[in-house]
Amino acid sequence: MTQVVAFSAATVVRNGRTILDGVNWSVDERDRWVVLGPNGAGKSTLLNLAAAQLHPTSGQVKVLGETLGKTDVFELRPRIGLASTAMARRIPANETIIDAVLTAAYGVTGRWREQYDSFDEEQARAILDEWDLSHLADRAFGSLSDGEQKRAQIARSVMTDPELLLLDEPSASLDLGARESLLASLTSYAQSDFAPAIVMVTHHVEEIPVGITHALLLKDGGVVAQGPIDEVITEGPLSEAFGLALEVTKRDGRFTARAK
Ligand SMILES: Nc1ncnc2c1ncn2[C@@H]1O[C@H](COP(=O)(O)OP(=O)(O)OP(=O)(O)O)[C@@H](O)[C@H]1O
Repeated sequence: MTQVVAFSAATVVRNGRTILDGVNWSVDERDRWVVLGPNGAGKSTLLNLAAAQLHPTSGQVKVLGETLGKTDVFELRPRIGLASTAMARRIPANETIIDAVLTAAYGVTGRWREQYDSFDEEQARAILDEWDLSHLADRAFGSLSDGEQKRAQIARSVMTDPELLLLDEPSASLDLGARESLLASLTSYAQSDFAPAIVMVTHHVEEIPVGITHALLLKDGGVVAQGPIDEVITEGPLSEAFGLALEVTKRDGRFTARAK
C-alpha cells in the first residue's frame, strides 16, 4: 500500500509553545482516519500539516510522497481536498453553490471568468447530486444553513478528485437530523472504491461515520494512541485523552461515550 501521509517526529512550535510534539503517524491510501482530542490538543495543526498549509518546526512531514520544505506546495495543494471552516470563510457569501464547487477546479474561491470547461461544469453538477445539493445549485453560499454549508464545503473539496481528503469537524454545529444525514453520506463516500484516503477531525465519538478504519487520539500536542479504530476508541485511551473516566460503547459501527 502507498503511504499518502508520513509524519516523522513532526513538531510545531508557535510563540515558544510546542503545539505538536514529535508526532509519528502514517496514512495509507485505503485508510480512513478520525483524529480526536480535546480543545487545543493540536488536531487542526496536524490537519494543516497534512494539508501542506503549514511546515513542521522540526521533524519531517511527507504528503503524497513530497517532503514539506523540499517541494512546491502550490503544486501539492491541488492534490489535497480540504474542507474546513477557515476554507469556507474564503467563499464569498454571494457565490452560488455551483460556482463554489466549480471554482475549486481552478484553485480559487470566487468566480473570476465567464467561461468554464463544460467537463468541469458536468463534474460539479454530478458532485452536487452525489452530496444531495442539486436543488441548491443556484442559491448563494451565504444563504445556506450550517448543514447545507458543510455539505457544500465537502462537495468543493472533492471537485479536484483529490488523492487525500481532509475534513475538519465536518459535522460540528449541525442539528441531529443534519448530522445523521451527513454521516450517512460520508459513510457511503468512504466505502466507495474511488474515494481517496480520508482524515477527519472531530471532538465527539458520536460523529465518527461508519467505515472509518483508524483513529488517532491527541492530547496536549502528543499522541495518546493510534491504530485500528476498535483498538483506539476504547475506554482506556479515550479516558486518558479527555482526562475523565469514560464508558465507551459501539453499536452497528457507531460509537457513544459518556462519563462513568
Ligand atoms: N499561531 C499560534 N500561536 C500560538 N499558539 C497557537 C497558534 N496556533 C495554535 N496555537 C495553539 O495551539 C494549540 C493547538 O491548536 P489547534 O487549533 O491545533 O488545536 P485543536 O485540537 O484543533 O483545538 P480545537 O478542538 O479547539 O479546535 C491551541 O492551544 C492553540 O491556542
